Order: sequence, then structure tokens, then C-alpha cells
Amino acid sequence: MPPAIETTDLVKEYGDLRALQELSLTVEEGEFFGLLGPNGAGKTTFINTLVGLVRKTGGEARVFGHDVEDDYRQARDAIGLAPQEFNVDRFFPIREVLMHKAGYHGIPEDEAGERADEVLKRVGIYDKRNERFDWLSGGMKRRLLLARALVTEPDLLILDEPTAGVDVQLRHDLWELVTELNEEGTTVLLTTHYIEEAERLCDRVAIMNEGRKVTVATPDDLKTRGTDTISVRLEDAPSVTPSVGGYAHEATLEGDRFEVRVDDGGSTAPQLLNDLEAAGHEIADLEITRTSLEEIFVDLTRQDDRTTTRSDAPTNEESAGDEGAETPAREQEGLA
Ligand SMILES: Nc1ncnc2c1ncn2[C@@H]1O[C@H](COP(=O)(O)OP(=O)(O)OP(=O)(O)O)[C@@H](O)[C@H]1O
Repeated sequence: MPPAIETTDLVKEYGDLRALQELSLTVEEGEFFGLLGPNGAGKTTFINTLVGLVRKTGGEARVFGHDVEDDYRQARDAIGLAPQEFNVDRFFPIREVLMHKAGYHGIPEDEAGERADEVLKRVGIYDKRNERFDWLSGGMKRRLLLARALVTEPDLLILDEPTAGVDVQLRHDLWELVTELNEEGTTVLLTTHYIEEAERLCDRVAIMNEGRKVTVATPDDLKTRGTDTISVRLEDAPSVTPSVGGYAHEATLEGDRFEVRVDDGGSTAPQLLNDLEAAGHEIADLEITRTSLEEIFVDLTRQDDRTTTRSDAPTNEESAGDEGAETPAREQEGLA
């Protein structure tokens, strides 16, 4: 089976802004894959390229081996997308919205009705099936977007910030549901700003910045890239900073609190204690703090060394207003 997603040197330019810069990424079938990056990193552009809402400028993109432009229909039929924006037809009862969506993907009416009921039950808003989108609460709207993504029984589920602005209960419900779907075999691509979400759910994450891939790793691997801090309280405050071995990246003294930054706190702590005792210091207590994934993420996507790739002039596409304008004949999610 080909990978669920495979892009090679994918480029998207909006005028002179390069939103995707030679992005090569592979998501294997069955993976739960996270796409992380600060605002404007290119995550939505990447997704929109896969679903045919944005036309790539260069490179290649395939979904289960289907080229997203040449084999648009096959690639698109394999994907269920829950987008960031609420782009739902507001005038129809939500059950009909789901049936329209299924119909657009070639599912016969009877089956579409059954599937609509099934996914509404699964996301927990079946009792709202005859209500219009506008009448749903914010959290229910998010659930509906997920139901719409699921009604075609996609092999690849793409969730663009599914938990942005939702309450804790719904966030946990959504996590549970997408975990279940992944365990049943659905490949999941998730974009998120919440590091905790990526850490909890994803097998691997790609960190993007300014349209480039900064790194791809498991959340655990990423965490090992950070440093640990060993904080030692000494019985008597020394007058000068104790000197320690080459394992320390940095050592600071504030009163009786001596802090040392090292690669691996667990294995370095005994040696540090030995060195301090050998130098005549008595230790009162010790604490090791690991770098959080969030700190590593911030470090990897640090803003202060950014180069700008954008001119001040608006591009044609920006004036056009949205990506959908690029491919008017294609599907606008849920409005098909
Ligand atoms: N239609 C468009 N016309 C011009 N520029 C665009 C268009 N769509 C996106 N961009 C620009 O492309 C860059 C990437 O945007 P994109 O929305 O893909 O980022 P993102 O990582 O999804 O951000 P966020 O986390 O804020 O959703 C940004 O600089 C954005 O302003």
C-alpha cells in the first residue's frame, strides 16, 4: 500500500509569498500524524493542497498513491476533512447537510441517510439532526464538522485544529473518538497549536515553520532533544559559583540554589552530587526538571531569526479572498 500522504518538494506561492517551501513529507497508512507550527507556518495551505482547494505551484502530492491534481477524484474521495472554518450550508437541517456530502461522493440516498444517522450518533448530536447549523452551539458545530468528515468513511481523516476554542469536555470527547477511529485503521492528520494534544495523540509529529519542515519525530524523541535542569539547594550559600564537569551546559548560583543545565538529568545527577561533595558542599535537596515539548517547539520555531519572504503588496489571490476562488469548479466542503 502506498503512503497515506506523500509530498515531494511541494511548493505553494501566493504571489511572492512562499507558503510551502519544498516540503517533502510522508505519512504512512494507519499513522496518527501531527502537523505543528506557529500561525502562518503553512499547515492549512498544505491541507488545502491535498484536498484540491489550493493549486500547488510545484512539486508533487499524492494521497494513497493518487496525484492530488491528476487523480483528483480518487485522492479526494479517500479524505474526510474537518476544516478550521465553519463552512457549512446554514439553511438545511444538519442531517441533510451530511446526506448532501455523502451524495457528492457518490453514495446512494438510502445509504447516505443511514450513514448520516450513524455519524450523528457517533459524535453525539443525533438528537439535533433536524436543526439548522446556525442553531447549534459552538461545540456542536465542531462535532458536526467531524461528522461531515466521517460520513464518507474516509481512509484519511484530516483535522485542522479540531479543538480550537472548545471546552475541556468536548476536547476529551474528540480525542477519544479520533483515537478510536485511528485504532480502527483510519489514518489521521491533525494540525494543532496544543502541544499536549500532539503529545497525547500522535505517533509522529512534523514541525513546520515558514512553509518548511523543521523536523519530523515522535513526541518522545523530540523531548530528548531538550535539556534538563538539575536544581540543587546547598546547606550553605557558597560565595562563588561551584565549578563542575564538562557535562554542564550552563551553571548558575542564586543564594543557596545552584542550577545546572545538562542533556540528561537522571544520569548526570549522581556525578554532579559527587563533584559538589568533593568540593566540600553539603546538599540539602535536589530536583530535576525536564524540558517540556512546548519549550522544544518554541525553540525550534523561534521567531527572532526569521527572514521575511513576503512583500507588502497584496497578491491577486489575497484580493480574491479565499482559496476556494482558485478552484471554483471544485467542491467547497459541505456546499456540494
Ligand atoms: N489565499 C491566500 N492568499 C495569500 N496568502 C495566503 C493565502 N492563504 C494563506 N496565505 C498565507 O500563507 C501563509 C501560510 O498560511 P496558512 O494559513 O497555511 O498557515 P497556518 O500554518 O495554517 O496558520 P494558522 O495556524 O494561523 O492557521 C501565511 O503567511 C498566510 O498569510
